[in-house]
Amino acid sequence: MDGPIFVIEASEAESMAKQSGLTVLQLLPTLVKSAQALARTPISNYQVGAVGLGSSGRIFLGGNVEFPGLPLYHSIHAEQFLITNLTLNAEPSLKYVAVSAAPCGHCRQFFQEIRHAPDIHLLITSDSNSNHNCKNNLANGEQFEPMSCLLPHRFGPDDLLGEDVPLLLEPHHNNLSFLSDAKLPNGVSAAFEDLRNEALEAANKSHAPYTNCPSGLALMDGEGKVFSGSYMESAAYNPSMGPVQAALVAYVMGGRGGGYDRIVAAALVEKQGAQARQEETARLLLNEISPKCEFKVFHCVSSPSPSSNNCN
Ligand SMILES: O=c1ccn([C@H]2C[C@H](O)[C@@H](CO)O2)c(=O)[nH]1
Ligand SMILES: [Zn+2]
Repeated sequence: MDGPIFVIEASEAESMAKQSGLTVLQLLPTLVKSAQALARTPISNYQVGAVGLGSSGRIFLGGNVEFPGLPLYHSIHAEQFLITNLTLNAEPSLKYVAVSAAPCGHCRQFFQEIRHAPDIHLLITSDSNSNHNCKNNLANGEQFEPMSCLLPHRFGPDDLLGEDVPLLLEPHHNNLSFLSDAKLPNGVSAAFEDLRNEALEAANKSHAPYTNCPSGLALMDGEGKVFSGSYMESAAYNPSMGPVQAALVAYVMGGRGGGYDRIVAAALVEKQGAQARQEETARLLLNEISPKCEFKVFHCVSSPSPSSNNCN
């Protein structure tokens, strides 16, 4: 296989564990260094690696990503990278996480968007000497602790949403379409047709239950390869993950280590006049990392349906 590995199939995880005389759970902390090696940290040179085990048995890896020349809030934390990796691969749930350093407050909060987040178990590999009260001694000897210990008395989706609203990792169908379904606006090249459709698809999977302003972004590299990502909101608003960041996770995972200057075009789809609008912050980030990238914004509307809400 070429390029770094971000997803390990369940059968592969089983055989890797067997070969090392470990359980799949014990394998997770042994992969943290590989996850750290995926980080792109030109500012801090501090590499964080996060490794997650989903209910499918697949293992997912993520590292932190930093963007010089921009405000720090554009950064992607390793844990957010990991969660984005899960969403891009349609993993239904996250059970265990091994991470190189203690997850920051924002990451603990971002994990809350996953149903049953308090039951996700974490192991901090730099933490072997610490003595937490609520570590569970698992049968296999590894020590994972539940998220409810890392973030007691949480603020989360339950505070704002009904139980029937889909959470992160659950299927989302936002019912968005373009205003005039047919043609691209005048002056927009045909290459953007595919790109805006990919961005619409990503917007339809976006997790934006707090503003009802979903969005999606698709990037294209010089070879015509497309990478898309969906905006993901947090109940606490600030640790939300922008659509460019999500698409950049897809690019880092599929782009074989390529620089961002290989990104030649980007399409953002969001609602016109949205209360949570991505256009300007997306432009800022793209302009800095790939100044020649052609960036276009396409507006969409919620198709009228009894359940659709209006944020226009
Ligand atoms: O929970 C955390 C805390 C920090 N970092 C990253 C962000 C930044 O790139 C670097 C220094 O804070 O470590 C993470 O990935 N996860
Ligand atoms: Zn963090």
